[in-house]
Amino acid sequence: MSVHIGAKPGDVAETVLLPGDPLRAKFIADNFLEDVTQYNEVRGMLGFTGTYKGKRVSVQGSGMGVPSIGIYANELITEFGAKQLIRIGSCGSFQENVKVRDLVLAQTTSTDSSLNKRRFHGMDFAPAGDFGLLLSAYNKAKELGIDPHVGNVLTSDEFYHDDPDAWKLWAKFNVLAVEMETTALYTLAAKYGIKALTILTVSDSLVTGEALDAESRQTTFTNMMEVALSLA
Ligand SMILES: O=P(O)(O)O[C@H]1O[C@H](CO)[C@@H](O)[C@H]1O
Ligand SMILES: O=c1cc[nH]c(=O)[nH]1
Repeated sequence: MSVHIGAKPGDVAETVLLPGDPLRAKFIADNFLEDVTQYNEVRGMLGFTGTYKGKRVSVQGSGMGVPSIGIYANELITEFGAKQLIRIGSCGSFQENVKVRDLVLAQTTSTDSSLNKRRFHGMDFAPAGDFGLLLSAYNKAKELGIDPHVGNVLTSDEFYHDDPDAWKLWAKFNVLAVEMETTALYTLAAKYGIKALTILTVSDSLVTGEALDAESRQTTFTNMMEVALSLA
């Protein structure tokens, strides 16, 4: 058991899906996995391992924001031998053509988080998703009849900004959407030499003001779940 994950060695699969919401993890375990065991409930951050089409896969809530996913990614990699971390999250669209419920594959990230500025002594690191996972996710989405958006997403430290127009600068530079974890995930994947990809479903549009309710964010992003599970 690590500090935040109450599992034994071998309880966690090499491929781990990481939704921010632990109840989205439970939804996936209940609806997509077979032979499921729950290996974690420390801090209510539920973690499950089961099989999907015969392949072993885990689903672990990551919590919200860079510090939280940093804790789970570090422990999954260094204490439980995770080799592929696939974040499955919600996001807010910055672009008119990126609509609510669309799929976004995060090729790379921008950020307003200061963590990497500190880590790289004021210099810029460019966090990128694994190309093989990105290509497989893209092809799987196409097979399901989905046309995913692929590009740059913003990892932000803030959900509620003081300046309601702050997002427009990123939008002007073709950043597709905002979420709160991927910069940390891709940076840790690079540090430890493992593979990572973030797949997002648009839950909000900063362009139109649309927003899905909490229940929809928890249980209805099944296309994203299916694409992510196909990567196991
Ligand atoms: O739906 P999840 O995976 O939590 O992702 C997004 O939703 C949360 C904010 O509501 C942040 O964690 C953000 O990144
Ligand atoms: O607007 C949004 C929606 C989901 N996640 C975010 O971080 N922002």
